[in-house]
Amino acid sequence: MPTVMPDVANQTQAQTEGTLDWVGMSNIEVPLMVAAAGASERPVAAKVEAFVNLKDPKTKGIHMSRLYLLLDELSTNGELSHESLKQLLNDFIESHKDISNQAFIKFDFDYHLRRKSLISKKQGWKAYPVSLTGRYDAGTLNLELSVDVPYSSTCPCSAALARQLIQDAFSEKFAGQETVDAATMHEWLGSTEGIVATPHSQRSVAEVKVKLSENVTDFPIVELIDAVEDALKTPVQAAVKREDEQEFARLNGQNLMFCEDASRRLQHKLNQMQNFRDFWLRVNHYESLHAHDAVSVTTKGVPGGYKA
Ligand SMILES: Nc1nc2c(ncn2[C@@H]2O[C@H](COP(=O)(O)OP(=O)(O)OP(=O)(O)O)[C@@H](O)[C@H]2O)c(=O)[nH]1
Repeated sequence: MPTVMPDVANQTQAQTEGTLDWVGMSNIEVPLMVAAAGASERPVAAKVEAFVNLKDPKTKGIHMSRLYLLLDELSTNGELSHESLKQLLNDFIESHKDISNQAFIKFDFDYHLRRKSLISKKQGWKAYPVSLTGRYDAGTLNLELSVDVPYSSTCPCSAALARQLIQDAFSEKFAGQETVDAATMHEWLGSTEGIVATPHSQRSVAEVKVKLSENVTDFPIVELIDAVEDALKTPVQAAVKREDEQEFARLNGQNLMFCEDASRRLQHKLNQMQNFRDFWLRVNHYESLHAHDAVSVTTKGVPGGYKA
């Protein structure tokens, strides 16, 4: 005879009664296929958080294995898509009839994209940290996508100060001359004596979170990353030959940015995009002038939506 095992979650009652907003598991390690708009399916190694609420104050606990096994089924026999994420949330609630009516899931993973060089058209991989979050709350489905995009920012103040030093060096070098010979000038401009100062730039990261509009049926991961990089103009590069590096220097020089400038560029871009009904963004400039960072945070400003 098989031994009957005690089932604490079902057979015992809560010592202290109370409803709970979320109960479940965090840091579940799962390989997954991800299906996103405009990209072929690709494998990712995800860390997952899976929750349901506990609406019955007397029930001892939720059934964690049921959430885990539903997620495992998606990992082994399915793919993570807009449709399957919605289904998973439904199944979480179905598997907890009578004790739960809300569900939450969050997938964190690196999403790899092939990126072209600026001029040479070489290609290389870039890994973007992505989070996909789904939540069924009082019958309403909320889907959220967030991505971190690294880029370079060159300080406009430093650029202006460097230009002034270059002008001063010019005045000193050619003092008292009415005209300067073009060839002499060309040579001087190509020397460190001429370009006597350079502005500082820094590795920067834009963290962008969006709420997906109801009409979206595929995850717009690539669209969001492209929009951020297009607005900032100086994304970190993958494969780089000298011609690419020179173009990167030109782009930095033509897109000087304080963190406020970067935030406003993104704000402007995201406000124009129909697929996102709300956004929150945080721009981090990991300063090379300071040991601290320059940061700017903003939202779309939807009533009841994201708060800074
Ligand atoms: N609810 C709950 N379960 C926990 C926790 N920590 C570990 N577990 C374990 O998660 C395991 C799975 O629970 P259930 O899903 O109820 O497992 P089960 O009774 O075999 O599955 P069902 O027959 O589907 O109910 C149990 O062995 C629990 O002890 C916790 O903090 N809360």
